[in-house]
Amino acid sequence: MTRDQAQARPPEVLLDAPAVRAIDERLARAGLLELVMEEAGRAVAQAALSLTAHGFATHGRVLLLAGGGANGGDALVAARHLHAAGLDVQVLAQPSRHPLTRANRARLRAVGVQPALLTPAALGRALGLTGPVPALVVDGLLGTGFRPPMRQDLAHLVTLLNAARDRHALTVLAIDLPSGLDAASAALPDVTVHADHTVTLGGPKPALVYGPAAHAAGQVRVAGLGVPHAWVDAHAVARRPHDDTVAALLPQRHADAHKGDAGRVWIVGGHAGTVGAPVLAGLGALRAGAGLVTLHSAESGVATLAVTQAPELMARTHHDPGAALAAELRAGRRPDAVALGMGLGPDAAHLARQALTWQLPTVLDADALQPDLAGAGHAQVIWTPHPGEAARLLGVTTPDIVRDPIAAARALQARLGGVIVLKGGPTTIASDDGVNVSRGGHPGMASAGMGDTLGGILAALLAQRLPAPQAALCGVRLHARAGELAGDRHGYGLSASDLSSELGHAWKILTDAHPRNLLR
Ligand SMILES: NC(=O)C1=CN([C@@H]2O[C@H](COP(=O)(O)OP(=O)(O)OC[C@H]3O[C@@H](n4cnc5c(N)ncnc54)[C@H](O)[C@@H]3O)[C@@H](O)[C@H]2O)[C@H](O)CC1
Repeated sequence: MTRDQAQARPPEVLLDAPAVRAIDERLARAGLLELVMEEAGRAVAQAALSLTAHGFATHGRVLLLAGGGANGGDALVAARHLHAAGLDVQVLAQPSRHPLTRANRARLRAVGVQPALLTPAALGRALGLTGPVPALVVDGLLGTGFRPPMRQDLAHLVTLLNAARDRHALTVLAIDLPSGLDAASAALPDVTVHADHTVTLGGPKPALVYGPAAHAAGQVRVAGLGVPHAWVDAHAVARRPHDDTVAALLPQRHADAHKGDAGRVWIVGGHAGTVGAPVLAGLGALRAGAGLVTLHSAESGVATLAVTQAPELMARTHHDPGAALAAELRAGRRPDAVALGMGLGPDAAHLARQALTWQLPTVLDADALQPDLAGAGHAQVIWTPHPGEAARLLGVTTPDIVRDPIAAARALQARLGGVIVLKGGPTTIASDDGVNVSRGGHPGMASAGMGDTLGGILAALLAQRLPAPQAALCGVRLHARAGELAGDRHGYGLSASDLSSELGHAWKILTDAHPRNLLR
């Protein structure tokens, strides 16, 4: 690890149910589990208080729903803190055999709050069917211990809650994750609590960052719980690096920089009808700092378009791109990185196989992403599938990929090696270093050409000597940050060109906000 990396904050981690169980066991062995539940309940109470302070729930009763497990225990602790803060709390609880949950029920009684049994009738009354509605409902029914499908009695309660939320515009705050979500899955089950806010404990669950499950969570805040980072990190299913980590990895350039040192990129792509793809990749590469970008294509329309769109791009048309590029290499004209596949069409598989023998840092995209390339890659290859391409590579369906992008990215990495950039909102990056999930982005980025631009950015960073895992982290975050800036400027619908033109600004914002060594 470099000094710059050492200065960065530890990344946020993503936790699934087995991870939470393993951490709990470690906490229990250390005699800390009870303290951590107290911390969790306090964090939930804090969030509830801040909601009331911000006017979401300005007055009235806070209704807390406690299930039988530790999630319910968190709700009971929260109820005690809210009662201590002077709020009017009402608690409906399921019976529990969990020792800490039972202990916290007793503590709640000891301070004068008597939980009532959670039944459909009690819930209906508490939700305002026959009286005033609560100002805030806290969902502590099910957390990471939930095993789908949901039992019928509980499903009935969740349906009642959702209906009341819709009818009375109730504010719902979920503990750890909305009840009914499977922590590891991006799927949104039919019966799930729909929350406006979620306080997630120890680290976000995959269900809270990937859609459509994440749509049920509302605004998510993370409560750290004071568990040692190393304990949490050891069990994490993925990391979500902060921007200071990314900024510390970005290449730096000195004032005497020369275009020949700034990275030479070849973009190999384009076919009749898709001549724009390599041009967009070229623009991305230029804006991400590549010194010299050359487009290579069998389709002459690529060069024509490049001249009008960006005269800074060099473009060459080859009758046989494979033979022409091999001749370039034999003549000693080696690029620092290659991006191949953007709009390339049927030649892509054969050219990709050839490019992999060059042992150059390489980005493979679109038509170049073929299952029979498994085993032909190397450590400096970045594969950039979207879910449909990932499904083709793994021989599964697109919904299989979308349901669990972390597992999909891992499986792709095991099969193909190098680095996988599984595109989406968010993008999932898998390498030998583990899995990272990107931050940020903008819904307007769901438009044609965004992936081509990303391919160009990644190639530019590889050409500037970033190892593939770091190039992937930086490139994906730069792309997302530029998308955010383009969203600020253009609003809803974004084009890849809008995004490219924000890349320099995105880079500057990331590095200005996180200066890494002022003495350098
Ligand atoms: N390290 C941490 O992050 C901590 C998290 N905490 C909280 O603990 C829960 C997980 O607690 P656990 O007891 O394992 O499970 P749950 O409370 O989520 O659920 C158990 C509860 O649910 C019932 N149940 C399970 N499946 C179903 C089903 N299909 N239908 C109906 N009911 C079901 C089961 O019978 C139990 O009663 C985590 O989310 C955090 O909130 C700790 O507080 C501190 C450390």
